Amino acid sequence: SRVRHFKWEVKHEFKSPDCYNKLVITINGKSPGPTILAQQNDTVIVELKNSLETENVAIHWHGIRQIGSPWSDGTEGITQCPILPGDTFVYKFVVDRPGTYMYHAHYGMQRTGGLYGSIRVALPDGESEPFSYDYDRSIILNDWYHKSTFEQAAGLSSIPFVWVGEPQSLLIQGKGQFDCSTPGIQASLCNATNPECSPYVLRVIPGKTYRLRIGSLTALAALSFEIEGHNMTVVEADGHYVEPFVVKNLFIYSGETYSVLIKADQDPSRNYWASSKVVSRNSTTPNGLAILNYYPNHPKRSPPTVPPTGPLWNDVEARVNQSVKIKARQGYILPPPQTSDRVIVMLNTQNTINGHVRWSINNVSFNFPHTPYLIALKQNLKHAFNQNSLSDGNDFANYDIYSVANNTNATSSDSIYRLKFNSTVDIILQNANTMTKNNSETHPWHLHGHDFWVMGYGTGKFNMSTDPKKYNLVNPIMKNTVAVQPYGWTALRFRADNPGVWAFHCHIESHFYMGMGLAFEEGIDKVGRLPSSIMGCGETKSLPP
Ligand SMILES: O=C1O[C@H]([C@@H](O)CO)C(O)=C1O
Repeated sequence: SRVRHFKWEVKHEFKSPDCYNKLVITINGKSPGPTILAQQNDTVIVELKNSLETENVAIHWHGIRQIGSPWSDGTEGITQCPILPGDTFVYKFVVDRPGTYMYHAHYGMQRTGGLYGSIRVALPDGESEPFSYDYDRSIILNDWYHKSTFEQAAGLSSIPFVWVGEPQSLLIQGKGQFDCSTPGIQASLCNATNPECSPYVLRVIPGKTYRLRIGSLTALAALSFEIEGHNMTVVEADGHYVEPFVVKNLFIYSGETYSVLIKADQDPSRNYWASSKVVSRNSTTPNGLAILNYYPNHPKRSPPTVPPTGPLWNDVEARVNQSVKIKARQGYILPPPQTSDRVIVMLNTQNTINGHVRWSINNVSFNFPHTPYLIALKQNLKHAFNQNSLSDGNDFANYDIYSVANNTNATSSDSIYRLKFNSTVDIILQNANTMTKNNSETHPWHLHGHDFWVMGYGTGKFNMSTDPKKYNLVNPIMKNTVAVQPYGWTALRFRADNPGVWAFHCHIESHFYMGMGLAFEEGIDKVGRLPSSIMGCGETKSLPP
């Protein structure tokens, strides 16, 4: 194994990813930032200089478990103090498993500003994947807003509440095409011929097979991705091999990654559209477009066809069908523990708390602490956060998930869950109606520091006595992000075997900002000496040097 050393500078720059000029957060001048290429068991070192002038930053390595390095998880408020403007912070971690991962900002709503990129971990030399392909490519799907992250965040925490709304465009590997002739758009800020917003081109050689690694880091949208005339064989999800299955369009939620195999076996005399479309919300955002370019056709030549329109936005069944097809690949199955030690039901609701619109779990909306939990717990700073434990949600059975509830007893708190080290924990994500009548939304939940087994999905209210009997105990896929569908439930299981403090949250940027998340502590006594570089905020300022 090797050490992969990166030097990054994070900055604000004016860019036009979708033809509309706005401030973008770049790494070494780029958004998406540089791809991290490494091999299993390599050590990645990222020396990050914050040149944002007046703004803090932190970067999360999404899907990397950070075994033995919980202080490198990059979650501001949970594992570290933010990196101040002008400071350089060193992230150091081992990429212990091959697969497709991502990185992105984890401070405020900064991810939405463009600070993100791909991590690709290859097998060690001499080992091979259980499928074959000629070329390997990575793309990240995103949605894009023209308002600054500050305006969005301020609106979400204002009275009256100002919702971020639907994104202005969809990006494929950092490129989208907003319609500059939209009424009210200042001509000097939008240029349809700017090369920064020409569609992303995926060039293929006829007859070859491509492994396309697709990640989603949308702020809001769940997506369907497809390539005109080409089926995709799904072979990997969140770094785990999948029993291969074929799709025409891939549903992908924010925080997920997939590898698909695509064979360039269509008429080679033309190009084809690739497109992303918002599903799960009745969105006004136009589809994102990219070009699958058959060499040697000109990469900018528009395909002669109308781009695919994509599936219906509200076909929940089609999405669940894909989710349940995802099983661990034979020969690579790590079976889950057959029983669990603790079941936590997490009822997801939307509430108002002191006039603010918030999201809550079991009636508690997450408030970020001023002292990161990892430091507070390790250094025994008992006053740094509310020491009461969060609830295991056993009383959810009395809650009507189909009605607009006022949830008058909802509160905000920075309490956490403390898990017994090495115990097996089941989480039941239970969805419910929002504050809008007949509305329940899709939420992609992401767990830091672990992969979990996806035990099952269901519609309606989870039944404690009958539903666990339907769990897949044989070959459930392991993932780090999973969706809970409208009015549905999703059950997952994990081993609390990674010493540290780990965030678990909805990956919709505004939802996490509005309190839809929490933290787990496990094995804090086994965490090694904390680097002083993660300190400097809240009560850590009073620690002896
Ligand atoms: O958090 C959200 O708020 C709005 C809406 O529920 C209230 O305006 C919406 O669609 C969300 O996902």
